[in-house]
Amino acid sequence: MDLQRPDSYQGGAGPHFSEHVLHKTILVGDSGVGKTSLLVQFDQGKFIPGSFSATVGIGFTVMLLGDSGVGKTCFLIQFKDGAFLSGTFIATVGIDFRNKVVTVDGARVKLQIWDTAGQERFRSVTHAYYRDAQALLLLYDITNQSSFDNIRAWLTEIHEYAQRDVVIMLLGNKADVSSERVIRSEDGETLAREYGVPFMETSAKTGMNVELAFLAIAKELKYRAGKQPDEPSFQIRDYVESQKKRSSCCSFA
Ligand SMILES: Nc1nc2c(ncn2[C@@H]2O[C@H](COP(=O)(O)OP(=O)(O)OP(=O)(O)O)[C@@H](O)[C@H]2O)c(=O)[nH]1
Repeated sequence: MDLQRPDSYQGGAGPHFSEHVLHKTILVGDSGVGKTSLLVQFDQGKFIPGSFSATVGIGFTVMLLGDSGVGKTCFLIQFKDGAFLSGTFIATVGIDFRNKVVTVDGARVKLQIWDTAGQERFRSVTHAYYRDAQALLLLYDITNQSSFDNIRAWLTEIHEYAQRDVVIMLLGNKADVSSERVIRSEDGETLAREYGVPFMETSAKTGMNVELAFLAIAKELKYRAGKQPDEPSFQIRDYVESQKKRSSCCSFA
């Protein structure tokens, strides 16, 4: 069943957050026995009457990575709720989860999206999750040079901890802030080409290319999961190139 509410997990606060407290529990049983209601009762301490929609069969895990402050949480909220979180920046603690169902070529696909803390002190926590992710969205901030310079280090970590065939996409976020841009779009493109990954500039504020990033990932994962012999091959980089919107000097005030 699909909960409309996020099933979130915030690790214990502060630098003493320990890997030892991470547990996974899987609820199994026939459809309708009450798995989702049990989870809601545990999470929120109440029973919500009415029916949740049946959980979709096909699901993938997508992880958001990148330096602290590049906009990972805002990117996820924009995708999930269509809203932008402005104002005071509150750094993510540990890891947080959200679910969203998207429709890909007529099929419902559930994405479980893990928003990770970019701060160095949570690195050992997030490492524990890499191997379960099927796709990674790696973000930098086009107004922040070091967030771009650190992308190579992030890719090294990914190489070390993630599945070998994980789908990776590089995203240059905050494309709406053209006056403070320090990373040219071409630099992002060149880096992405070097690593053979698709690339887009995005804005969690305006929503530019946010949905496209997740949809492209969902399409690629669905294609890999259920490739039919007569199905035309899907190339995520070509798809992204054909669909992406480019930021221009004057489109975002
Ligand atoms: N203008 C603009 N600001 C953004 C955008 N995305 C995020 N921000 C701002 O950047 C700051 C950091 O955003 P977050 O989403 O919290 O960053 P994060 O990557 O999740 O940070 P950590 O949780 O520490 O890893 C916030 O003040 C946001 O309002 C964007 O696309 N455009």
